[in-house]
Amino acid sequence: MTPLKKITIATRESRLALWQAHFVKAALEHHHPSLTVELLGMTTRGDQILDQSLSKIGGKGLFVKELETALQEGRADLAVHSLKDVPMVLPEGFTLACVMAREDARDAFISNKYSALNELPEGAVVGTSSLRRAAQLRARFPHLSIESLRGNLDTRLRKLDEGQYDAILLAAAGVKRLGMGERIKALLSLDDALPAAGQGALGIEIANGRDDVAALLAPLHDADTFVCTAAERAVSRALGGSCQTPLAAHAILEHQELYLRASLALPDGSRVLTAQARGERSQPESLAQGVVNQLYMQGAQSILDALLASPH
Ligand SMILES: NCc1[nH]cc(CCC(=O)O)c1CC(=O)O
Repeated sequence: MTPLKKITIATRESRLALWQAHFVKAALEHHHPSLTVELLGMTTRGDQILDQSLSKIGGKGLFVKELETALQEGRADLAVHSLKDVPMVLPEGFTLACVMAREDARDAFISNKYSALNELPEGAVVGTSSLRRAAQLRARFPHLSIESLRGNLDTRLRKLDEGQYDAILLAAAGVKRLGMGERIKALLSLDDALPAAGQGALGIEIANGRDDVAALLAPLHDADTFVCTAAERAVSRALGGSCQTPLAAHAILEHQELYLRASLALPDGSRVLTAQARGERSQPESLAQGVVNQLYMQGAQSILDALLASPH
């Protein structure tokens, strides 16, 4: 295998995606000083369609398909994604070759008027893009009015600043990466908002068989983040998780033991199931299966059936 001299990163063109691609470029150049790394910016269907909720227009795959085509056609060697946006089952021919160390996995509370969720008065309007955040919030803070909020990070913050919302919720990781961490008024506790599977981590996808690229990515891989997100993604996979499923899964390592929590809810917050378990770090999948079994024992199937019956 001749070592590569130049590689190309496929990336979406939102400010966050470009930041993440440049971050990977810098890490690759740091570990491989003689390597040339180029970026190939692409617009995906998910970036183009902004007036409909993501869950309606087809979900996570929308943000990655164009990048995968570039990998397949050899126009790029790797694609950088927010792991949260990567489908639980990759299409045939692609592999998640590397998961980088996770940023803060929590959701952030952002407001120009209030400093925490529990300060919001009756009827306050909270914007969020995710069914998961909406469901958990409706269950815990029924007096708030949870409304949909889409667009990239800058658009969402602009909508807040224009006064359309009293507060918005965003993944802390994205806000911090874009250097806007000072806009975060509070981080939501894991009890108020358990994060989505993979939230805060970057995943790097390659085409199968590109062992030359995988070898270059090895020093960027973080084994701890990988086992945690493997457990989270296994929960989501087992429950058929997509962005149409208000599903949260979050794992941490405590003394080299995995601690996994998950929650599945109805979008209106009228039912929220939660489960948790601890287990060996070498067995993220079986730990996830145990948590999924607990959710099924609490009636997960009826929630999944209800979600299928009423597309939102
Ligand atoms: N769904 C969009 C998305 N994908 C990744 C992030 C943030 C960064 C991350 O979680 O790694 C966001 C924005 C958000 O949810 O607020």
